[in-house]
This record gives sequence, C-alpha cells and structure tokens, in this order.
Amino acid sequence: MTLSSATDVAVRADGVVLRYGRTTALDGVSLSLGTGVTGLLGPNGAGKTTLLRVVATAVRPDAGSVTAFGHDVLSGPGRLALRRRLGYLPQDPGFHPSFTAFEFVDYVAILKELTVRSARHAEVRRVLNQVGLDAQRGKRMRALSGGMRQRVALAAALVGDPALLILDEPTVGLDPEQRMRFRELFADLGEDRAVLLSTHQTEDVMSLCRTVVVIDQGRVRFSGTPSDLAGLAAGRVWTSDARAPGALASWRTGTGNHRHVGDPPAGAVLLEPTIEDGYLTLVDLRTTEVQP
Ligand SMILES: Nc1ncnc2c1ncn2[C@@H]1O[C@H](COP(=O)(O)OP(=O)(O)OP(=O)(O)O)[C@@H](O)[C@H]1O
Repeated sequence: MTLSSATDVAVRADGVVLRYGRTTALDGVSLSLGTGVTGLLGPNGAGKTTLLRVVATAVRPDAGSVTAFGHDVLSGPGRLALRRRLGYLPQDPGFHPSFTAFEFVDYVAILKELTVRSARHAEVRRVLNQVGLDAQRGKRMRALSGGMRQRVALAAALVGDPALLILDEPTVGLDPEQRMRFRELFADLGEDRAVLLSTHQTEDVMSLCRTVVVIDQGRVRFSGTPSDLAGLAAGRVWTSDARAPGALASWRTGTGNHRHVGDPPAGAVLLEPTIEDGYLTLVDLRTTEVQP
C-alpha cells in the first residue's frame, strides 16, 4: 500500500499539545508529512517519542488536530483507517522471549488482521527476508542479539506494506554495517511511502531524509531540508589551536586542532558546517551541555 504521488500529504498535525501531569511534552506542534523519509531530531526529553506516539494513535493529545490520509485520527473511524495503513516501531517493542522471530512477526500479523494463514505466513517470510533475517527466523527471541531483535521489530512494523512508517530510534545499538543496511532499507521504503524517523544520528538524517524537523522542549524549532539545517551554522563554525570558552560547543578533534560552533572572533578560519552544527545552533544547550 503506497501513497500515489510525491506531493501527497500522509499526515498533518496542527497545534498538538500533550501534557503528562505538569510536564508539557508537546507545546503546539504542527507538522506535515509526505512521501519520503522525514527525520525528527531533538535532545533527550524534547518530545520526539511523544510526537510519534500521537501520530501512531498510541496516545491522544490534549489539544490540536491530527489528520492522516484525509481522516481525522482523533475520531474512531479515522483512527482505525490510519492504523490499517500504519507500521510502528516503538523504542521498546517488548518481545516474548520464548517466541521465535517467525512467531513474533506472525503474532503481529494476526493483530494486523491478516486472517488467511497461508497468505499471512507468506507475508511474514517476506518481511523477515526484507530485513535480512531469513536464516534466523526459527531462533527464539532470547537467543538473538540486540541488533537482530531490532530487525525483527522492524519486520513486524513492515507487515502489510504500510503507507506510513513510524520508527522510533530504529538504529540505536546497531553496528555500522547493520546501520548501513537499515539506511538502505529506509531509503527504499521512503520512495513510495511516508517514513517518520526519530533519531539522534545526524549522519542518518543527512544521508536519508528529504525533510528534517527539529523539536526542543515540545516545540518545532526547524523544519526544512538537511542542507538548510546545516546552513543555519554558516559562518559560525571555525577552527583554531585552542579551546574557545565562549563558544556554544568547542572541542579538540583527533587531529589536535579545536573545532568550535558559536560566534567566531574576527579573522577566524571558518569551516563548512555540518547538520550537527546547524542543530547545535538551534537547541537549548543549557539542558544538554556536558562539561569537558
Ligand atoms: N509517561 C510519561 N509520564 C510522564 N512524563 C513523561 C512520560 N513520557 C514522557 N514524559 C516526559 O515528557 C517529555 C518528553 O519525553 P519524550 O520521551 O517524548 O522525549 P524524547 O524526545 O523522545 O526523548 P529521548 O530522546 O530521551 O527518547 C520529557 O520531559 C519526559 O520526561
């Protein structure tokens, strides 16, 4: 099941507010998602998981609206319509340890209303194959490595070929080769569907995402292309041979030189900014700073 054209909007959220007691996790978030991979960046506690849970209909916002494929997902029928087209990989999928990989994905496929046994089993084999777990499908979840379990969880999210995929930090704990495999898969999947990807990996965002949204303290701070995010730090990244105490971030690199992001002194040797530099100029570093 796919979106029909690159301009289709799969999901639109408007003024979404969500509070957990006194904590305002989302403070008026608006966003629209179309075909392709949209990256969601933000510091710990920014509200990324909460936003994904709202879009995945796992939690209801206190205010605002969310539409998906033209349906109001805060209504019963709209919620059902979205769930039928949704694949969701949460941060902690929660596996039954004695299930095999096949049994786990089959269990999810039953929940996804695939009622015909032979067709369902064919679908389970297809998605396990898609994540490269053909050979491990008879292994019990407790015997799989963390990276393999993550792949099983992704396979489960892919059951039924959803038009909207929501992935909460899917590459966490993966080795570089597995991360590359996931990247390839996400890029393929994003060709004809909407993928919303929460991550702390700025390289994943740079190499995969058509759009990147930065949230901090429950608010959208930026929405645009990865290059535009990097461009926010143009003229604000420089190098020198000593630390720059007044900079937003300043560290000694492996070559022995120091790299700084902030307000450069006159005559500084400017560097090409990365997406991470752009991100650093946006988020509130008071909440994320680590002392050297
Ligand atoms: N179930 C909950 N009950 C109370 N507060 C919560 C709950 N879930 C999240 N929060 C709070 O809401 C805010 C947003 O949390 P959220 O998990 O959405 O952030 P995040 O950007 O996904 O963080 P991380 O990058 O660490 O996963 C935080 O202040 C968090 O402590």
